Amino acid sequence: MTRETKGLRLTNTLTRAKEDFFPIDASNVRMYVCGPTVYDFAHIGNARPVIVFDVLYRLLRHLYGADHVTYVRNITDVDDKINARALRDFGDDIAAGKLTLNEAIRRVTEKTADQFHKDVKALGCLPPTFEPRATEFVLARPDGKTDMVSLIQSLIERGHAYEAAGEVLFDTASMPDYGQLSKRPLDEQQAGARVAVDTHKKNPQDFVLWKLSSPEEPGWDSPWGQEAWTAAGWTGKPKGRPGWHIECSAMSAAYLGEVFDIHGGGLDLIFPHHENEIAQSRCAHGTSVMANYWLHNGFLQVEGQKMSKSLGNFFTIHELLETENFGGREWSGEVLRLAMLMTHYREPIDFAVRKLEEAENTLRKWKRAADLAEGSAAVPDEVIAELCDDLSTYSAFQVLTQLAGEALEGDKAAAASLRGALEFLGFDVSAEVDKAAVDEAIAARLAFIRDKNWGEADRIRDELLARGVQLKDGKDPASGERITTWEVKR
Ligand SMILES: Nc1ncnc2c1ncn2[C@@H]1O[C@H](COP(=O)(O)OP(=O)(O)OP(=O)(O)O)[C@@H](O)[C@H]1O
Ligand SMILES: [Zn+2]
Repeated sequence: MTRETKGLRLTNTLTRAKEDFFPIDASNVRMYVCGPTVYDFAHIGNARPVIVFDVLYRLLRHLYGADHVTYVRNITDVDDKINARALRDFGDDIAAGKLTLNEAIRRVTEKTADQFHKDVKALGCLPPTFEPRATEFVLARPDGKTDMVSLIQSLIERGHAYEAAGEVLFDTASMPDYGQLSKRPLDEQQAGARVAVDTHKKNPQDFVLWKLSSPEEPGWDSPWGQEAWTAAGWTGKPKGRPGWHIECSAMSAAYLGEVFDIHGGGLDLIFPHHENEIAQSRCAHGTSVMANYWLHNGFLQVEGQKMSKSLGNFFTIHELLETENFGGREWSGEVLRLAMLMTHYREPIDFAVRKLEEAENTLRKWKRAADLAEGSAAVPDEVIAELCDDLSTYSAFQVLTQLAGEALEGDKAAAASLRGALEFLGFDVSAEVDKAAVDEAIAARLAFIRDKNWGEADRIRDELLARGVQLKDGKDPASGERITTWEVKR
């Protein structure tokens, strides 16, 4: 086997070291990133892994060729939090027999997934190659792709899982190097097992692969738990649903094979989620690794604390882009993207309005400089070199700032390189519209119209048109007041 490096170095959580990246197969570099649980709008903390791994995806495509990288990011659409949300939002309809719980769940997950797609598009992220949904990988599939029930079956057959009280549990004692990723000593794992020490577990750190559903809960035909089902007084065949971790083991194997290159997610996923994914995948397939490189992004924090749904200290991506809830104004997706990437992905970010303002000013300057280009050049090697050093986005941005300086002094080649770099990094160089400035101009124009100063009003309209912004005048149907909307025309 030839081990060819393209200069990419990544910090690997498995070894806690920065390592040269060698793909298993340079003609198909494979990466899996844990995606959102779709019961609520994504907050800007959730946006961080999406943006960070989008940069890595773009870099891998640059190094190995766009057709030689497979990026899988799943959607978790089976979870008890989703069930709870469906009951909260559609409880009356379910009680009235208008919707089944499963239909209500589908409404919740589809609406949330649609919003997530809109959000990440606004953040300048490329869609992953595959975006599988967990519910489609529970039972054996006609196309033979790996599914959760078959994986659990293999784990039982290989002596790594056992059935108890209607559940199937992973037997952590059956894996001598369980805990290899998080490197938590065993006694700490036990103390950290927040779940009340369930008597049916052989060891407190054993985790659920499959659990019984009640007849009302969402569930699939279950190969396990008949006894517990009948004991609960329910008739017929048992129904069950997967635990959280098994879905990623199934979907990664389905698209990337038993061993693949990169697995990513936020720091909070190291334990227990990724540890347990590794245990399941390695023990089911009999392999010594699941993925060779494990990458974890640091937290986006508010006043020193992780932004999280449970703490309630969060702003959704949607809120930031479409409302004035954060800092009293709307922000563009690419300003958020840049603000996020100004900090190295492994470091914490303390999120504040000031960060967004700084990003906005920088982006404005870069774009003004890039506008001087007569075309677009390839992304400069210096930018790639910085990104190859464990995704040093901040250093890459210093190269962009230097190019911008040169471009503003009349260097056309620098302007073209800058434009190429911005395009590569996912910033939209073609449509620079400062929303706040447009709104201000429209308000000024309406004031001129009220004063019947048609000349000034037309001047503003033409000026905006020259910047690619076309105004449309109309009347508000309710109040009859004059309103102006706008769109970008190029
Ligand atoms: N504050 C944060 N900063 C960076 N990444 C985060 C942050 N919060 C969540 N993530 C990452 O976002 C992804 C999706 O997270 P997930 O759907 O598990 O919900 P969550 O937002 O972490 O839940 P909660 O906020 O209640 O802790 C994961 O990769 C996770 O590591
Ligand atoms: Zn996962």
